[in-house]
Amino acid sequence: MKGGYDFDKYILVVEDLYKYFGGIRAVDGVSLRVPRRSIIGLIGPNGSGKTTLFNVVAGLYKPDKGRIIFDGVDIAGRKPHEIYKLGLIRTFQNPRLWTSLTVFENVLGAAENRKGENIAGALFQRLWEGQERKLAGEALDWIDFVELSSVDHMLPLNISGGQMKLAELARALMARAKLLLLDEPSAGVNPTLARRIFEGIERLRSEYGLTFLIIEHRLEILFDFVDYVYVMHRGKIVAEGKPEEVAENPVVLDIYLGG
Ligand SMILES: Nc1ncnc2c1ncn2[C@@H]1O[C@H](COP(=O)(O)OP(=O)(O)OP(=O)(O)O)[C@@H](O)[C@H]1O
Repeated sequence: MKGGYDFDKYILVVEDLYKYFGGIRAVDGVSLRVPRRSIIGLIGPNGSGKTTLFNVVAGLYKPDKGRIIFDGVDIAGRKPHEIYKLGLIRTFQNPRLWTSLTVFENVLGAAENRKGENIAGALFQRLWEGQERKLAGEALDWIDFVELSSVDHMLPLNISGGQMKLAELARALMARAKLLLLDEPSAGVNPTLARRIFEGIERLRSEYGLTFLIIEHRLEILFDFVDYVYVMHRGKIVAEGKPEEVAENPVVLDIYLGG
């Protein structure tokens, strides 16, 4: 135990975190804990600070104040690629893929960011040799996991928005994510595919021991899959609990319905 927290139990501990933009208190003293192998929801109305919190945790913004302990390491203020290599990976509302590479190449390329892998330069020339062959097999396995095998040869522009999200997820898996911060995984996706995405998340937790912190506006889907929910409003955590508790919390109902 360090600083009173059990880091065997919690993969992420955020403590008293602040991020202001001039007078806007985007993140205003947030504390939360993410247990290993859990699926945690982060909800709140538009502009409540959820994306900013993700950006600070993933290193895209430096916090003004506060601690962010990932896997026992204080990562507050570290560079995004360092945090990524440690296994804390965020996805975006609009997936960020290399547009000139196929789905397969996008997923394979994520191995380059892994600690200890040295495939730069040789990536595509020596693909079918030794280590590269192993990595290619691994990439195909993750593509199969997210059910994109039929489009693995296609460019991102020629697949659907939902498939792009799945490709981005496969990239994170290829990069050996331990904790995934998912920003609206079901936005713009039909309800059937949205549920399939969440079922995939559930399998990644149960079969691979991964942990998820998920921003999602579609609460009717999110609440079926999460263990625990944090609610943000005006930069602060204003409620937390099991989904059924949060759904009945008067503070939450007031924020969503009463404005
Ligand atoms: N780079 C920035 N510069 C200035 N203000 C910002 C910046 N990023 C976010 N904000 C402001 O911080 C506040 C929180 O925004 P944020 O995007 O984090 O909310 P959110 O909960 O993710 O909203 P949404 O659900 O709509 O994505 C908003 O008032 C927003 O305008």
